[in-house]
Amino acid sequence: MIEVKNLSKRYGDFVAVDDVSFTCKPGRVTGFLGPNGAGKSTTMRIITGLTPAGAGTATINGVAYHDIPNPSTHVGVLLDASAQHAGRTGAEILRLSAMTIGAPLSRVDEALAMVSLTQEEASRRVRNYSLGMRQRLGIANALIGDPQVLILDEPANGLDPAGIHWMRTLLREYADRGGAVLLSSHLLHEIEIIADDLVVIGHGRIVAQGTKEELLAGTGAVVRGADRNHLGTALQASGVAFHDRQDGGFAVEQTPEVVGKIALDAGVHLVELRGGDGARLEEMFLQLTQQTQREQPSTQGVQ
Ligand SMILES: Nc1ncnc2c1ncn2[C@@H]1O[C@H](COP(=O)(O)OP(=O)(O)OP(=O)(O)O)[C@@H](O)[C@H]1O
Repeated sequence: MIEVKNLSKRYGDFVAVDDVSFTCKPGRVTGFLGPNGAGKSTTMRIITGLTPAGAGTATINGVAYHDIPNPSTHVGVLLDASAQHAGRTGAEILRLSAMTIGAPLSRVDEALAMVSLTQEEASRRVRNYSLGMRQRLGIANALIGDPQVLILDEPANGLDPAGIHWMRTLLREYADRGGAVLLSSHLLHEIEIIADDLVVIGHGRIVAQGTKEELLAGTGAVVRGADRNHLGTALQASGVAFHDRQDGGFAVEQTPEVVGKIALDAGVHLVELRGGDGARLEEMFLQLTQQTQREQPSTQGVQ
């Protein structure tokens, strides 16, 4: 389990991480989400002992990273998939890691199999790897010490949709075996697919955290009736706040239970009733992203 408590970090006058607290639990994949420059990498670097904290603490199973003996057997870390010796083969990199941490060399083939890199690919030099292959090698390297905790900075970067699906399966199985995973991303949809819990950061501060369901559901329900007008009249009569959706349904500021009861009482035939679609999280995330955007796309020269 990773525990971050009241973590802060300044660079001169600039506050990169501002009183950040969260936990990343065993059996769960925690997505650390925020736009570019939000403070994700800095937080991860503090957790892994690469950057000293200005204030606060970060521990892994109750111990600060630099106090963990042979840390790679407890925590697997991938912060930059390109930070590998380009002239070495993938297999060489994994063998060196295994030897350094005292893991059996049999772990090399196991780790390669876990990330679906073939022996032929592992025998190529890293300079000839695609970004997706580097990410897989980086994850294999993180897994080689058979750690209970994984910390991955933007691991889905460079992966195609099939690669993202593969990573989701890998991390899901890892968490189901009791592992704790912290992974960062600046893409809401990417992390939505993979994570169980979400920690959202903007300008160095946590702006939302909770389970994915809690955050994506927001409040409200989406409902569609066989007869649109009949449903609209029933909602109006009940006094709940709602608005039209483009698909012919309604977004209602009430729980699906309450909306279902309104429809039942009015004898409305429903064809769809579900929790809200996370529009609030998306809106909040877009706002954060816009605030941190340095350049707006220019339309100059476009006819
Ligand atoms: N060594 C440093 N010196 C000065 N400023 C720094 C340093 N490291 C990070 N920062 C600043 O701290 C802020 C947070 O950076 P960080 O890399 O943690 O963001 P991030 O959320 O990981 O972004 P990205 O998604 O782009 O990787 C940025 O404004 C960055 O410029």
